[in-house]
Amino acid sequence: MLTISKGYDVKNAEYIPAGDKSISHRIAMLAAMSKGSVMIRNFSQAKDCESTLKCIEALGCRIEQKNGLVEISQGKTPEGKVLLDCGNSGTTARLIGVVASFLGIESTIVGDNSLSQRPMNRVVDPLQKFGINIKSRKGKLPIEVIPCNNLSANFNFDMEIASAQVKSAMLLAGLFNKGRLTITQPAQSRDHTEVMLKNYGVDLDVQNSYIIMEGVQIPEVSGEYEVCGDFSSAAFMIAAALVRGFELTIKRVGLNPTRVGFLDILTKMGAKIERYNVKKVDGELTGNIKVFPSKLVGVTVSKELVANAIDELPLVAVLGAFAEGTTKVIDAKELRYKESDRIKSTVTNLSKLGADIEEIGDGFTVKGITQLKGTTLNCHKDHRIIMSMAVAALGSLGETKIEDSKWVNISNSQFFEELKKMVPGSVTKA
Ligand SMILES: O=C(O)C1=C[C@@H](OP(=O)(O)O)[C@@H](O)[C@H](O)C1
Ligand SMILES: C=C(OP(=O)(O)O)C(=O)O
Repeated sequence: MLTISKGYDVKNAEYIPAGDKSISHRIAMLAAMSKGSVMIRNFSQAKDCESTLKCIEALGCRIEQKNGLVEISQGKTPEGKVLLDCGNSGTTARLIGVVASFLGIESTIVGDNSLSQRPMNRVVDPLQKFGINIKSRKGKLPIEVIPCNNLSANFNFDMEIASAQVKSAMLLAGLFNKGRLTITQPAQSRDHTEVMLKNYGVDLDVQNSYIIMEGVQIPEVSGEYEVCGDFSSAAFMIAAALVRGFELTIKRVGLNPTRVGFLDILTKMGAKIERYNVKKVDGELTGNIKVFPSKLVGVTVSKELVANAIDELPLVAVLGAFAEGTTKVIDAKELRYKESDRIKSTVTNLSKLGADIEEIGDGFTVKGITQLKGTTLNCHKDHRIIMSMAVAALGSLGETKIEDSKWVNISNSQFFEELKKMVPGSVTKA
C-alpha cells in the first residue's frame, strides 16, 4: 500500500517515458512470425509485454535481453500443444492466437482472473469466419487454437467496435491469406499495426474508414527497431503537471495522431501544450512535448475522440474535477471491458475523494471544481485506475492510500518512483 499527498511545490520537471506497450507487443509478435532476428531498443518494461515475450518463447522464439536491448530470433519449434499464459494482457490474448496458428502450433490461451472475464468473442468470431481454427469458451478465455497457416478467403470485415486489438488480429491473419481482406472501421483506432506492417514493406491500402490487404505477405523483421516512448504513461505525468501547476517537458514520446486524443481533449480544456522536434522513428511519429500551467474548463468527449484516448479517459474524469464547469464523456462503453469496469471504478473512486461525478451508461459526467480530500482507495487491481487516482490524490487535501498500488507494474512498474522524482514528497510507503 502507498500513500500519496500533494508533496512539495515544483516549478518545472522533465520526464522520459519508457518504451510503448502497444508497439512492443506488436514488434515482438511480428518478429515471432518472421524468419529474421531483430534487436529491439527501448522495449517496454511493462508486465503485459513480459507476458507477450513469455508467450512467443513458448512458441519457440529465442529471447535475449542485455544492456536494455531485447533480441528476438527463431529457436526450436515446440512439440505438442503449448499453454500461452497472457497474464493480465488483453492485447496479448487477442493477438497471440493468430501467431500460434501461423507458426503451426496447437495452443491454449489463458490469463489471470481479470483477463478471464474480458470478452474474447470480438476476435474469435471474425477470425473463425476468416478461416482460422480458433474457439473460446462462451466468448471468454480459455481460447483453443488449432494450427492453420494458409487462408484463401475474400473477406469483408465490418467492425462493430473501434478496437485496435480486433483490427490487429485480423491484419496479422491477413498476412497469410491468399485472398483480399477488407476491414471497415466505425472510427479510427490506434494504427500501430498498420504503421509497423508498412514499415516492413507490407502493401496495405489504408484509407480513413477502411483497410485493404491482398495476398500473402509475411514481413521480414530483422535488423534493429526502436520503440518510441509510451504516450499513455506520459499522460499521467501531463495530468500531474496540470493538477499541481508546474511546467513539464516530456522527451522522446510517441505522438502518433491516432494515439494522442488525450492531447486534443486537453487542448479543448484550455491546456497549453506545445509539441516540438517531431520526426518519424521506425515509422512512428516521435517528439517532445512541453506542458504549461493552465486553467482548465469542462469539455464533452464523444465518439470521434474516444478511441484515440481510450486508456486516458479515466484521467479526463480526474481533470474534470479540477476544471471549471461540466466535463462529460459519452460513447465510451468500451471502458467497461478493460482490466476493470473503468466507468465504475473511476466513478466510485473519484466519488470517494469527494468529486461530483455521476455514472452514465456509456461514460460519466463530472462537475468541477471540487476540493478533493484524501481517503483509502481500492482500484480493482487496474493499473490505469491506480495511476489516475494517484494523480487525483496529488490535488487532494491530506493523504490518499492506494491499497492495490503494486498492480501499476502491468504498464509501468516505475510509476511511483517517477512521480516521487517529479514531485518530491508526494509518495510514501504506508
Ligand atoms: O491494440 C492495443 O495495443 C490496445 C488497444 C486498446 O484496446 P481495444 O482494442 O480493446 O480498444 C487499448 O485499450 C489497449 O490498452 C491497447
Ligand atoms: C486496456 C489495456 O490493455 P490490454 O487491453 O492490453 O489489457 C490498458 O493497458 O489499459
